[in-house]
Amino acid sequence: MSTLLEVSGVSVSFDGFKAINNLSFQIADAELRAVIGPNGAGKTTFMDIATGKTRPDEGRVLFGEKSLSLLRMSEAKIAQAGVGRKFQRPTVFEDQSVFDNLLLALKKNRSPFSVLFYKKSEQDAEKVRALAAQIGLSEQLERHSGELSHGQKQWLEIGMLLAQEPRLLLVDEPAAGMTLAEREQTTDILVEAAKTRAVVVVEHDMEFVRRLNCKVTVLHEGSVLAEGSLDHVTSNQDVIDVYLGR
Ligand SMILES: Nc1ncnc2c1ncn2[C@@H]1O[C@H](COP(=O)(O)OP(=O)(O)OP(=O)(O)O)[C@@H](O)[C@H]1O
Repeated sequence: MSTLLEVSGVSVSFDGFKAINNLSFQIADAELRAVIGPNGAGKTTFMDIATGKTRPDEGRVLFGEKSLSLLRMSEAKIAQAGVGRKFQRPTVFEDQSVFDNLLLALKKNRSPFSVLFYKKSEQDAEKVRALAAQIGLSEQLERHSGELSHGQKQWLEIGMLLAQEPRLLLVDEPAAGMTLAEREQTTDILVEAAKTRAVVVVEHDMEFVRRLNCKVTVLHEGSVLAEGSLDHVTSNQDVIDVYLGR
């Protein structure tokens, strides 16, 4: 597997406080990675940096085989280059059907003319059905998105992001507020999605992380404290001390 995202020596301070401190780690192509760490460890700030929302004071963030510097790109350009982000709260168009939400999200030419003369093709409808199957919403395609359960809305939003065909998908606490059955289905969706792209999941729920069954990066005070399997990192004394607040 080749490297898709390379973060090296990244630091960022807010009012003199180093939220990210010489952070370095890599994500490979088609990899599922969990990022954990106590409150304030820098998980959200890392995602803000990778998506161009926050600019670090130093370091490099390189993406893809051409090693594009994400630090020189706008948020829109980074999204176009293939970095998608799922925030904690779902933001689907509640008045639109599941089908239309997915259709609107499909990656396509967004010039004013193409939008004006857009006609739904059978090919697009097929893509929407394939996405719906991927997120377990095939039976819900005609429903208004506002009628979906919290878990179903989260899956729909994941489907809308997948419709953009990102190479790297960043997902913030996908299991929050979900039932056990919904969490299990979310695991399946993320594991499947990570077969064809990199998926980075920030999550507090350790049971959920265990089910992802992937490499884990533990952040603490803006740096990597430990990395490896969940069993490996949770038996690390530094990690134990940090989680127990010692
Ligand atoms: N815009 C900002 N201005 C000032 N301080 C900030 C800003 N963004 C983050 N911080 C601080 O940087 C540190 C890292 O925050 P961050 O949100 O990245 O942590 P986190 O690991 O995502 O935490 P949580 O698990 O609680 O979401 C925290 O101490 C936070 O208060």
